[in-house]
Amino acid sequence: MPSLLTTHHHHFDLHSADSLPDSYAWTPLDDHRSDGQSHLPIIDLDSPDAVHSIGLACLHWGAFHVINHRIPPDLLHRVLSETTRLFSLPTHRKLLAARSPDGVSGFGPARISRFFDKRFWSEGFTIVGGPPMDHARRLWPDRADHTSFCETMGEYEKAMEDLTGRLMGLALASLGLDKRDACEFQGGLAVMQLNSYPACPDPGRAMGLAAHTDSTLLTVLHQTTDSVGLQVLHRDGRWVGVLPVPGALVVHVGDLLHVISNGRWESVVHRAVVDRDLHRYSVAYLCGPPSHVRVSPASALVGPGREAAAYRPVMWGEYLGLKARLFDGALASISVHNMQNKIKTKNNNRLE
Ligand SMILES: O=C(O)CCC(=O)C(=O)O
Ligand SMILES: [Fe+2]
Repeated sequence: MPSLLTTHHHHFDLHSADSLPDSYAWTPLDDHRSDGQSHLPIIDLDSPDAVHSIGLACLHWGAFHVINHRIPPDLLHRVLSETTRLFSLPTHRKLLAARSPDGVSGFGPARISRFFDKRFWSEGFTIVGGPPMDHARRLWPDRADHTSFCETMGEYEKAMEDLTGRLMGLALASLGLDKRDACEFQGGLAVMQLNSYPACPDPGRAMGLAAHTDSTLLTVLHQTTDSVGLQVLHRDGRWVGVLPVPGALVVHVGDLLHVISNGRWESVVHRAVVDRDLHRYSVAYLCGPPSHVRVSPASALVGPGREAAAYRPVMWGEYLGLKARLFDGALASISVHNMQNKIKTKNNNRLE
């Protein structure tokens, strides 16, 4: 179990390290190697087969690349250059926008790091509910510098809202739902996670971001494409390094889409590894439902004469709370099967 002592990391400057401190050295070492590199399925959003191919990609991989997504190349470029500009600030300046101990937005280690004894070779900056004006002003007192960051992130967020709406429509259609059902999930709180993985003197023993699933419906990942950093766990148990496709975006099935699919699609387990020479950046747009929406297995899939619902309904806020407490046990905690077994055990105990 992780020790609570690791919750409050004091800051160590990854950029100046010439060897790996013990607190960053992960074991077992060879678990790091991926069993190969591969392209994820590439979905052309303009193709008439998009619904069908998204369904197959979700079933077999839980992740895919999208092309013809209509996000302007210039915007994609600016998002990564603003991200680079942010993480290139000196540490003392970044700490002016540090995440507060129980807060979400701001600069700090990945939130899942508290579940692990070893530290991650990465830095993160989380943006919640619109451009982070206050933080940006502290990072860049100069007006032109903070407005260009906020405007770019705001523009990207809008573009992502639109893209994830279209992706949800296609994904739900491939589950046999009406595309209009996707509307219910639109307009949720936007969360963007900017990640920086500096070059690392001992990449074979370091971990950029440990294995996890996203607590989202879908996640759209935009990344620098000169190194392979993202790895996904294939259903056959192999870790696969995802070869970047220039111009494409990576889409992950999150835990909530797993619930909607009644467990048909797994939320993809993924992690990020680091490189000896290349500094990698990624921007994850975490797409969740509006806070009042109860997420449950799709009515087209479950009910009398069809499958039994595998999960109870859950709202995003509640699920995030479960994830924060139980981490990779969160999905199991809303599984109907597990709940029924618990009730049975309770009743049996009572009879004894
Ligand atoms: O940087 C990556 O490749 C993965 C990032 C990620 O998984 C996340 O932010 O949830
Ligand atoms: Fe993730």
